Amino acid sequence: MSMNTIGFLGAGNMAGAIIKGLIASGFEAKSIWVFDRNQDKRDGWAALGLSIAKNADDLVIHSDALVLSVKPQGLKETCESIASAVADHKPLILSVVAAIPAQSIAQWLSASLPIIRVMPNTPSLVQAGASGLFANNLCLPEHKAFAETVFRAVGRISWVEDEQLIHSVTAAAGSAPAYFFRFAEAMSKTALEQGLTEQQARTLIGQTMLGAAKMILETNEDIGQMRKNVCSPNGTTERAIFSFNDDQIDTVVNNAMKACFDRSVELTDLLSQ
Ligand SMILES: NC(=O)C1=CN([C@@H]2O[C@H](COP(=O)(O)OP(=O)(O)OC[C@H]3O[C@@H](n4cnc5c(N)ncnc54)[C@H](O)[C@@H]3O)[C@@H](O)[C@H]2O)C=CC1
Ligand SMILES: O=C(O)[C@@H]1CCC=N1
Repeated sequence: MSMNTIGFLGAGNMAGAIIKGLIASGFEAKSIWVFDRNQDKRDGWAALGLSIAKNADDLVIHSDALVLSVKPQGLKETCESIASAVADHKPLILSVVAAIPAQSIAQWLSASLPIIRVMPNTPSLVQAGASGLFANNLCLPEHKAFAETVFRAVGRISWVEDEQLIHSVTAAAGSAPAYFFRFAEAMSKTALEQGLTEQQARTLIGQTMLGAAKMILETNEDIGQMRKNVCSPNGTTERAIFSFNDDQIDTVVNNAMKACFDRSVELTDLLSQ
């Protein structure tokens, strides 16, 4: 099995982040194929040197691995439209689509195929993505190795053995950049009120998030201990943390992650038939 080309069916925000991350990490643009039904998007990708398929079937024919990257609501129709090209060409199927089980994809493609579900996130754009992966039982080690090559090129990966855990990956990583952007938006607003300029706030807050993230990933220190190390007794940080605790930060975060998880389960129930 040789894996030389990768195709993206639907090249919007998420596929775009992966594609740009892959190019930045040295993947040859011409080996990346895309088909998006939006002409402007196709033109934009062509300008970056990617190979543009004439239509979805043409994409399948040119792809050793095919990434399904349309919205969950459109996946059934999309899969059914490419079923015969997939049956003929048999690309490795990688799906980044939230909530849709591998079994539904196989059924809509009318085929028993190796399918890898991936829940990536948009920091893949800057090669700092986090992707959870699940392989169905038809995947061989070389299929998993190929998926690892792609998603390691744009960040860190973690395999899950139980497909249900993709819901948890969605709550902890796929959707999670938005939580941190939301937190940064709130911090920036206050920093401006406290006299910093927008650019100063962006630099200081962004770098602080990056620094805290690097400490989590690159040291073995307990996260709670790292938080305590910032808090001088009766100092400034302690007051901020007391304020978060008084405002029930654990409940706020728990509610948000549960809402995310529950919506993922709900979408599965609504869309997987
Ligand atoms: N945006 C994110 O942060 C993440 C998104 N995902 C998943 O990625 C998938 C795509 O999401 P986004 O990129 O955010 O959406 P998007 O709307 O930005 O991109 C979807 C693209 O698919 C194209 N498209 C739709 N139907 C098509 C068809 N039949 N043939 C060709 N192109 C078609 C659209 O024109 C659009 O450009 C979703 O299933 C989502 O659950 C997963 C993880 C993170
Ligand atoms: O919001 C969504 O449904 C998609 C899936 C994970 C991130 N974005």
